[in-house]
Amino acid sequence: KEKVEINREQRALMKAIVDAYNRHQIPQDVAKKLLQDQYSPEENFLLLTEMATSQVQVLVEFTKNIPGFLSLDREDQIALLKGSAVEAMFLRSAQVFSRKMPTGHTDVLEERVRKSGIPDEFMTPMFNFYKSIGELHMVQEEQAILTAITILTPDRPYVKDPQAVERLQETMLDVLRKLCVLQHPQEQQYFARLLGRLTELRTLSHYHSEMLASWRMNDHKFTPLLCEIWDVQ
Ligand SMILES: O=C1N(Cc2ccc(-c3nnn[nH]3)cc2)c2ccc(Br)cc2C12CCN(S(=O)(=O)c1cccs1)CC2
Repeated sequence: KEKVEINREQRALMKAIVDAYNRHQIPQDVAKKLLQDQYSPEENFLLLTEMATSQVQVLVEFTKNIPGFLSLDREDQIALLKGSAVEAMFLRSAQVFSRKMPTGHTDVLEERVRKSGIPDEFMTPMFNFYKSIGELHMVQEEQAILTAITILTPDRPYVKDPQAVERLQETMLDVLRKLCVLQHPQEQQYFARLLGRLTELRTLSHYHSEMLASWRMNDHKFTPLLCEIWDVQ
């Protein structure tokens, strides 16, 4: 069995990513609002929109702190952010959601999401995803690096230099692979299972664009930032 060890450079890379991941969080007042009293579906939707807007802001800050990201071509930086925004938001939402929240909080939040005008045929895969993320019991390093890997996906639309993105992503994948072996020595295929979640994320992202189309129909309002990053209106 090869001796797996994370070298000094990889440890520094991991620390930078985890610090960025933890430093940028949704302001708790936004998430707390969801826990307050009963709202109508429209009010719930507005709260989720407010939270999604805040999540995008957090995502942009996190991304800027991924080592190497800012040395990519400027237009490719935008293409990566736009191409991964939904997936990164769902991944982070699932990670936050599956974290130990004070008793009852998750159920209340789950209830709010269920009563927010999201059609059931999208709600099911969404909740299956967050349950499947929860079952993985990822440590925070794995969560942060997996999010960085999602953002550094070379085959997003309009990326001009995918090789440059691939080089960065490969560095992350190597660290994540070692981390999985060290953190989950019993589970041979843990790393493969993590990457399998990224495939599930792409499916969710397709559902999301269909939802957007239906929401636009019954004129749900989004914030300028979400319109910009989700290409709506
Ligand atoms: O809102 C969600 N939630 C609840 C949620 C998310 C994050 C935090 C949080 N707290 N602190 N940091 N993050 C709390 C509750 C959640 C949970 C699991 C999955 Br999978 C996904 C979601 C969405 C993501 C956004 N969509 S959305 O379709 O893009 C949409 C936008 C506008 C209106 S609907 C809805 C589902």
